[in-house]
Amino acid sequence: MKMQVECTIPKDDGSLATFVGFRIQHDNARGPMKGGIRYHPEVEPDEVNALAQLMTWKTAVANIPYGGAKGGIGCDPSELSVSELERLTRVFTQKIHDLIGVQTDVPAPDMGTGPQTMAWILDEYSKFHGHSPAVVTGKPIDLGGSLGRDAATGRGVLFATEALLKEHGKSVSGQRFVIQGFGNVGSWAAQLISEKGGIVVAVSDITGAIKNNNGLDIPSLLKHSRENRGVKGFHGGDAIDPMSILVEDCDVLVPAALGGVINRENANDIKAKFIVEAANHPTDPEADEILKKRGVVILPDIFANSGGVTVSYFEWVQNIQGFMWDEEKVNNELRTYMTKGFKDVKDMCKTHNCDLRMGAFTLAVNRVARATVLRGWEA
Ligand SMILES: NC(=O)C1=CN([C@@H]2O[C@H](COP(=O)(O)OP(=O)(O)OC[C@H]3O[C@@H](n4cnc5c(N)ncnc54)[C@H](O)[C@@H]3O)[C@@H](O)[C@H]2O)C=CC1
Ligand SMILES: O=C(O)CCC(=O)C(=O)O
Repeated sequence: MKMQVECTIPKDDGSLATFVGFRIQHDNARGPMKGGIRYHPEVEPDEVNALAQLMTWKTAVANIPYGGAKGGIGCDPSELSVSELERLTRVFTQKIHDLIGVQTDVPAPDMGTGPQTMAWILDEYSKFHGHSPAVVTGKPIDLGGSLGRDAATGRGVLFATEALLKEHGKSVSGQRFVIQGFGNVGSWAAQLISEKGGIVVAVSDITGAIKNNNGLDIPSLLKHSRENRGVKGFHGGDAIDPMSILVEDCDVLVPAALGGVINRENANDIKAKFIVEAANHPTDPEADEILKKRGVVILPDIFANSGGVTVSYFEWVQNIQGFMWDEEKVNNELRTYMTKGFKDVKDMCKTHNCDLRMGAFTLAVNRVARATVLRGWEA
């Protein structure tokens, strides 16, 4: 099911503005559809559709009982006031409320959205269907959100990286990291990686890029970024060209912003030995081939960033149980799921003598296919 809706809202100056929003559902053989809602100027139906498909494979790799969906609104959230964002989110929810639901399709945050967006969706949805905390995940804790969800995608990236490096006889400690994107995923990944002794030598976001060969002081960078709405102007490193961030010298490259950033233009110049795909679809197929030939090991998005949706699942379970887990339990369960996920992907790679991306997709497609056949849906 693909829904495209026009959302017209009054701006703060009294003028009217119309934005186009989407919710695209891909598959529900394994359970309710699940996936984030993105607010970004480049949101368009083909990309949302591709991201919805990725969610189907991601939830299958994570082995959580969901299918895949994705949504978004073509807008620049940095140019809208909080009250304009609230009006836009409420109008969007009014238009899609019959499509989403606790047992049908459960949205969550993605780029440009966060707990406050989920709170508005929950409130608007509940006007039509009664109080329904489990209709969205990534909510504020006071509205039934899970402890640990905010950090979950970044923490999952850490657990995934630890599993990958262990396989290669290494640990996070002492490895040099470059991270593109310093939003929810990138900033949590940077923080947790540096707490484990990883040396984060360069970071970028939409405002700029910053580098320090001795390692950036991540707590200070976080403070600076919060106070200045970006990494630009941070004095604990040198400003570099944001376009060069992906080809900076490092052991592990972590793209944690947009899709398609690793492509044939830069794939030959990438210095990292490992790429951990924290963003969705950061590597295009041509670059994937080039990097494979060059021996660069890529941990694919559908496993590497699955920590977010896994803790979203824990949040949904807690809402349905009406019982709140402590943060230690959430983080321990997440580690268990990520460790098992890595083992399942590696087993598939061994069976089919293939790389990690092919192993992850084979695992996912097999799981979805089995559910489809068992339900009697095969053509
Ligand atoms: N939030 C979540 O739980 C999950 C997010 N993801 C993916 O992770 C990626 C990042 O998402 P979030 O951190 O949630 O978004 P966010 O909106 O919190 O942060 C996005 C970051 O990317 C930066 N950015 C945007 N355009 C950029 C550019 N051209 N160059 C460099 N940096 C740029 C922004 O400045 C910001 O730092 C996306 O691909 C998203 O789909 C994947 C799984 C779960
Ligand atoms: O937490 C979720 O339900 C989905 C997060 C998401 O959109 C993603 O993993 O790309």
